[in-house]
Amino acid sequence: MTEKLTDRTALDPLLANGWALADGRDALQKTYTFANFINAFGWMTSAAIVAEKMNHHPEWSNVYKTVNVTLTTHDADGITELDVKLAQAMDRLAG
Ligand SMILES: C[C@H](O)[C@H](O)[C@H]1CNC2=NC(N)=NC(=O)C2=N1
Repeated sequence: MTEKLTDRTALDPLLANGWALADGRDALQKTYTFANFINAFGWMTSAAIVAEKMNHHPEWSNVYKTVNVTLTTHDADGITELDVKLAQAMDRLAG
């Protein structure tokens, strides 16, 4: 089973790129804003394919052109390398 991240410096590049630590739980959060709804949903579709391939799924909500994302590993009850990897992939897809 993937273990909770011990070397938290691995989060630094993400924290410098719009991610933040959630309040009250060990999770990463980011709000993405796209040009319009279709771009937001298209990004969600691409990210969903990556998540499914990783078998690691986001907690996310979409309102019009905004997507709020929370990443944590439920099996580990905290942030693991899977969350870092998915966050990096999401940022790559967002351009
Ligand atoms: C059975 C299935 O493999 C597990 O529930 C996977 C699915 N996707 C997951 N996604 C996330 N974010 N955390 C998990 O612990 C997790 N576990």
